[in-house]
Amino acid sequence: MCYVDVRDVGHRFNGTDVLFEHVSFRIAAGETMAVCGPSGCGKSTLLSILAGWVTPMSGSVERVGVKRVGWVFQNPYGVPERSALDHVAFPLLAKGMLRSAAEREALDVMAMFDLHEVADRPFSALSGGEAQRLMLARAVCAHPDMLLVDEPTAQLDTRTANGVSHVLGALAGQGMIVVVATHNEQTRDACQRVLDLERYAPTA
Ligand SMILES: Nc1ncnc2c1ncn2[C@@H]1O[C@H](COP(=O)(O)OP(=O)(O)OP(=O)(O)O)[C@@H](O)[C@H]1O
Repeated sequence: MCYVDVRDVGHRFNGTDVLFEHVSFRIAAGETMAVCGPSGCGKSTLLSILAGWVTPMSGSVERVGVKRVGWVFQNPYGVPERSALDHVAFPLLAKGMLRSAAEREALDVMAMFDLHEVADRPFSALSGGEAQRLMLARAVCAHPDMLLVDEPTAQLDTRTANGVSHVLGALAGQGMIVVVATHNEQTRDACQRVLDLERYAPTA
């Protein structure tokens, strides 16, 4: 069994006000959750706490069976002259997989995100939306137990955003924990659970 148990978590950074407090939930493998709320309310911070990169000021986070955490940042980054396929195959090559097998698996994952046609294109020639989906494909190729995604649909049109939301749901269906920080209503509606972080802001 793979789950994360968040109990009465609150956080503020040195020099900031308390962002949120008394956040409690449990999310298990197979579930998708959207973390919503206005800019600056602490969505990315909560994702960092789930990953274990930031220790919360109060409360506790228990990760059970979560060995690998995948993270997709808000802004895509890559090596400009390397191909899209190279970026996705990299985590598999780094694990020692043969190039032919790594590229086959990478192409399968790229197809899930509608990226197969840009596989040979250098990173610098991808559109913003393609680069964003490439980051998702690369994270998925590392087979994380928990996938944390910051604004996956910021640069996507409605149809593509719907496609990405659908794939995230399918990944959860394969046994991943998927948590998405988002402003996007459609992405939120595509998740099984919604955490509105604004409700956990301290009352003045
Ligand atoms: N390492 C840090 N040190 C100090 N303050 C930080 C740090 N990281 C984030 N903050 C501050 O904490 C607040 C919450 O930031 P966070 O990125 O979690 O918000 P967010 O809800 O994800 O915002 P957005 O929707 O704009 O991405 C912001 O005011 C930010 O400047």
